[in-house]
Amino acid sequence: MPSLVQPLSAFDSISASLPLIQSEAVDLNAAFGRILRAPICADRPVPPFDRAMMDGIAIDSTAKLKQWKIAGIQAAGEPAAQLTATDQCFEIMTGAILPAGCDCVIPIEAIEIAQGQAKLKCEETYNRGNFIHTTASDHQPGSVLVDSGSLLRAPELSIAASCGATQVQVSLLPRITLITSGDEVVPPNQTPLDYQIRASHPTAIRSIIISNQLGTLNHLHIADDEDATRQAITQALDSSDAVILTGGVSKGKFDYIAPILRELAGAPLFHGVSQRPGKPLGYFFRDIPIFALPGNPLSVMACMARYVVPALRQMLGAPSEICELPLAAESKTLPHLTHLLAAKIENGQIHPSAPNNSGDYSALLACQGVVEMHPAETPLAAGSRCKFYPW
Ligand SMILES: Nc1nc2c(c(=O)[nH]1)N[C@H]1C(S)=C(S)[C@@H](COP(=O)(O)OP(=O)(O)OC[C@H]3O[C@@H](n4cnc5c(N)ncnc54)[C@H](O)[C@@H]3O)O[C@H]1N2
Ligand code: MOO
Repeated sequence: MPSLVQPLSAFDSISASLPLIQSEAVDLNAAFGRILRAPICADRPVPPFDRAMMDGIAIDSTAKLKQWKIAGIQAAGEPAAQLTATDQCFEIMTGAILPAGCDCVIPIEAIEIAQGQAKLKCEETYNRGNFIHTTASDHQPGSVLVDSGSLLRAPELSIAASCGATQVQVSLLPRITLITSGDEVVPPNQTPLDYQIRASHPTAIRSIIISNQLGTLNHLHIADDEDATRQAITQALDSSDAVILTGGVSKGKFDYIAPILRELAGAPLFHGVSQRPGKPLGYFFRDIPIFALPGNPLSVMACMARYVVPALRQMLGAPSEICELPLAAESKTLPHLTHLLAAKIENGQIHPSAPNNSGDYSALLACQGVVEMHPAETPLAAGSRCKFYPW
């Protein structure tokens, strides 16, 4: 393994190599959680007509009257009526278009209606424009309402629906191939022998990918075997938009992954990062990004949060979710390595969860990502601001 690179320059190398994934049109109802790639623009003025904001009466305010004869009803969903005399009014419903000749809505609570007349209660006043949501007062036609790069959730999708955007252009979901490795690893539904363990990485990685809608995941497990490794990687490179491998990247005699990646994809952009956990992390690129994660469970989670999730977000054109928050309590640092600790966010503060070692996955419980602490000789004081990378 060549000399270690700093986490920041490791991510910079990844970032500089990444292609932007193509986009596709999808139905509005299938677009939740996807990343918008063409802006959604107002197809009409917003609001499209002078809209009554209250149930009440619509009047012409210029005559300054206190009583009006009810000329009819202006219901929502009906074309605009026409006021023909200033001493007349229309009963109007919220959402209705303002009748022509009217310039003010008085809410029902401010009037008394009897014998075909609406009368202003004595303490009430009104002004021109009251309770009218004026045409185009929010947006002109053609203005961008939802920017490209937005994550589509309820607010964005409801705006799209209101603009008649029944199809939206979104980033394709990258086809991600996960290759896990190790002769000691058996599927969770199998009873392990004394020297075996159950696989946890596929479940962890699938959860991260699916919960963030970062792609579709195809998983295969390979034995510590050179030919099987070569075959699996060759196949993955031909059929994926990104490849994630776990295990087999340190210095063991059966750690075939890095040499075979080198053979198939050329020299890594880096192999070895000045961090714990996740020191043996490797990154290769052959048309698509290839992440070789160290096999320890905490390394997998830390590298997913710190590198893979931000990289996949970048490929999707999605907004970053990395944030900077204060530490809730004093926290241990490492003198020479960046410390990536699983952590929870509570009340806007980072609560790191210190593991016994990078195989101690119980330390991950309820954590939402990792906090990055730069190398230091002394602990970081409570309140120190650190970057938090969610998974
Ligand atoms: N001589 C050295 N040895 C090691 C070094 C080193 O620098 N010099 N680095 C250590 C560090 S740090 C790490 S991290 C590990 C990473 O090694 P590998 O990427 O080769 O990972 P493996 O040895 O294959 O596995 C590590 C650990 O994780 C378990 N594992 C693997 N796959 C799964 C899975 N799918 N689900 C759950 N657990 C899994 C595996 O059984 C091992 O216990 O290397 C150190 N060694
Ligand atoms: O860096 Mo390893 O990832 O300590 O466990």
